[in-house]
Amino acid sequence: MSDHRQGHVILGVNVLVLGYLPAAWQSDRLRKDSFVDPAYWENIGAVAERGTLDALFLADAPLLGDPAYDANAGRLEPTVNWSHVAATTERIGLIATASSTLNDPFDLAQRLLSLDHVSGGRAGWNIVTTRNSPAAQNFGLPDIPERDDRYDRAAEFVDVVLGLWDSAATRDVVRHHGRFFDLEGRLDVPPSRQGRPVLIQAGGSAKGRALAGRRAEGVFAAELTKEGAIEHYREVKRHAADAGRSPESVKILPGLLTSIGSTEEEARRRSDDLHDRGPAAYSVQWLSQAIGYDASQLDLDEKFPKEVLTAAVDPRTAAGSIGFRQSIVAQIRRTNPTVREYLRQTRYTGSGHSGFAGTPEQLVDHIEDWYRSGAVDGFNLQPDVLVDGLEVIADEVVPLLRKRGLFRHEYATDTLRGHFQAASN
Ligand SMILES: Cc1cc2nc3c(=O)[nH]c(=O)nc-3n(C[C@H](O)[C@H](O)[C@H](O)COP(=O)(O)O)c2cc1C
Repeated sequence: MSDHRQGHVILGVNVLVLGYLPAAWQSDRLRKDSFVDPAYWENIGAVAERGTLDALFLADAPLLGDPAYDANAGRLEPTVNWSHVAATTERIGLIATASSTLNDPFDLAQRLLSLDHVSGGRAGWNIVTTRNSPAAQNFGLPDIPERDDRYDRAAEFVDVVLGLWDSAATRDVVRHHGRFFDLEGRLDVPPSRQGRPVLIQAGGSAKGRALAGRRAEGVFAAELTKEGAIEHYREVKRHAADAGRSPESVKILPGLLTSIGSTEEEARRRSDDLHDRGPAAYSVQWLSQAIGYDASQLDLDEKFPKEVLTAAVDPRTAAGSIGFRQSIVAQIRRTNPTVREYLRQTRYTGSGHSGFAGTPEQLVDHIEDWYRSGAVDGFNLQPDVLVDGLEVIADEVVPLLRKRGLFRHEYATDTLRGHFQAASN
């Protein structure tokens, strides 16, 4: 893709509660209950809106996270959390993650369309199938179902939810007798200002990408390298075209961990300080759960063993996320580091999600490069510490993007779907 891309990038923020890095809670601007404090969330909404950002994302894997690799073990349920922020904001999109494996389609259709009403048409649903066994056990399942079954269920789940949302307008009875769901009924919530919530998909395996192309309007991707991002971008857009949709109707938004400073050295110091104040084994534990292999057994001063990188991944049974694993293995193959070097470099380049440590100007260069290369339609930014990292994005990064004609100066739309459609074409 070239410099001739019109329009502007899409900027979401994956809030991850207090920040992407585990030591975020130690910020002197936070209290120990900030993550459940409505005033904290009101401030996040206000800062995001000040920066005319597109949307706030909130992850959710319905379980108490493992602090060994989950930077935010506890959180509020996303639709409830966003209902409060909807009342104190006017334009920012509010995207709630909800699992198609651990929910019921009627309940979720009702809850998400209700959020769309109370937010005035700014709701989105980040569709995940959930990979965590403990989350499954919270719902009485012995284990998380195999990936293929999860995605078959997700595909049917999304179709039932869309059918229920359509029934809100047509008043027709939804009659669905499928492999996973059997129902006859109509939704009790009318269409919202934007009709229905925006659909986002997260999960980078082949089935995840196919679901995204068929139904999603946004993809929360995990891509460490620009080459991997371009390939993901093209594959999802191809699936959209195969489904008779415009490739422009689905926007690809990889996550990007951001540590920003007034100089690159200051940014790296900030990142090092946060990593050093986090759990010592965090990077190894995160890597292990992302690639489905216990990296703590590896010799830190040796290269990654071939069998770790070439292990055949059976999409039906592979633990973790194939999307994250592919992205990490591609990065390791590209730089061929020792385990220690990989863990060190990923402080600044990200592990699973790509990362950035530098100045606002350098971040805008990075955003423009990936955007103009046809690797992204925007990013889901993930500040290392949200409460101050988001302010730098709103007050220093956004003005630079505007100067380059890469971002809106003010909101021209007031629904989430409107924001997405007003962006790049
Ligand atoms: C960028 C990204 C974000 C994700 N966020 C969540 C989440 O918030 N909650 C969750 O249960 N799963 C989340 N997942 C994992 C999904 O549940 C995914 O369906 C599952 O891990 C299978 O992923 P795969 O298609 O990459 O193999 C995420 C995955 C990716 C790639």
